[in-house]
Amino acid sequence: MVRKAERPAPQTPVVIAEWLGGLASAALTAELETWPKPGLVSHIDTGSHDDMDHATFQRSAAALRPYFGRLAQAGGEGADMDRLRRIGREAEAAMLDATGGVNTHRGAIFGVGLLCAAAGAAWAEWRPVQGVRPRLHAGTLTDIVRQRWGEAIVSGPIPLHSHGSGALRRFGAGGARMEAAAGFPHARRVGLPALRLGRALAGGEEAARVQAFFSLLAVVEDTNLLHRGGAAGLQDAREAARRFLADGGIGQSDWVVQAAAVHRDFVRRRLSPGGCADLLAATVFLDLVEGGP
Ligand SMILES: CC(C)(COP(=O)(O)OP(=O)(O)OC[C@H]1O[C@@H](n2cnc3c(N)ncnc32)[C@H](O)[C@@H]1O)[C@@H](O)C(=O)NCCC(=O)NCCS
Ligand SMILES: Nc1ncnc2c1ncn2[C@@H]1O[C@H](COP(=O)(O)OP(=O)(O)OP(=O)(O)O)[C@@H](O)[C@H]1O
Repeated sequence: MVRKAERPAPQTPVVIAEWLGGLASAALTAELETWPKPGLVSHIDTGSHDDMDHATFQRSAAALRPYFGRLAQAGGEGADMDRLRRIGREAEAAMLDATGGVNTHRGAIFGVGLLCAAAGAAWAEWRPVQGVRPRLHAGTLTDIVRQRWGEAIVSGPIPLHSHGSGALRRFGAGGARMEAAAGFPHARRVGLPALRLGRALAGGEEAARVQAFFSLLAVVEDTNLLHRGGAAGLQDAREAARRFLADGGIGQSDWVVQAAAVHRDFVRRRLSPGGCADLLAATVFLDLVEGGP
């Protein structure tokens, strides 16, 4: 078997962009195929949602792949935030086309899309040494997003009527924009270490993603939770995640039972931490880019 790190270097910007687009789409699929993820859609059930299921998300992830590739290529060409936004909006239109008008991946297009652009930018600056591609590091990508596009993200247009802008007005929550502008601190410093701890604790990839998901849920100010459950919904969700982690997370012999109980409670209350889902996808993308399994 050929290990990822030993694969021959993809050389042209188009091949690199296609490779990164594939990783981004795979990260969305890995996020989807993680259960229990409280309140969210997965291959097992539709959580707190009536208008989308596993197939809707699969169609969306497949349709987005070329747009992630285009974002990577644009990043490699030194694109500014206006150019990335235009591609991001085209991607949103393709998502709505693929899902019959359902918003499956709006936040993920934004977060994972910016990380793709950063990966393209990092790659464009590095030259292969003796035909071997250099490794991309998570911290390099998150720093590029913050340094190159952070200011434009903060000062850029804010939709008047989105759930996120409502959460900003009512609760002062920065949501997806602040997470990106700050260089994805939660994906990098919470999600990624938790994913790797999860691998050490249980070994299985899906279980490791559950550990990463609950670790994100315990700390992220998720504007989807604020939108559906208000401040109490956000606080209760964080507390449930903290209890699961304090009890040992996926290190517990009955962790699936415990995590499924939290999932059922979220579904009963119609809570849905979509921002944490997006940050799990961003975490998986960073891990894949670094050459994880
Ligand atoms: C910034 C975006 C996400 C819109 O944000 P807004 O909060 O106003 O809208 P909305 O509520 O519809 O979506 C927010 C989504 O972010 C995710 N989210 C919520 N909280 C968080 C958080 N703390 N951290 C990360 N993501 C979060 C959720 O999935 C949520 O659905 C984005 O859709 C946008 O502006 N797109 C325009 C195109 C663009 O700029 N693209 C950039 C290049 S890809
Ligand atoms: N696996 C997932 N399951 C459910 N939502 C996800 C998942 N992954 C990401 N999300 C995010 O959650 C968002 C959906 O959240 P939410 O249901 O609050 O928004 P909505 O459907 O636009 O509005 P409403 O709350 O009125 O139904 C999606 O846009 C997506 O970004």
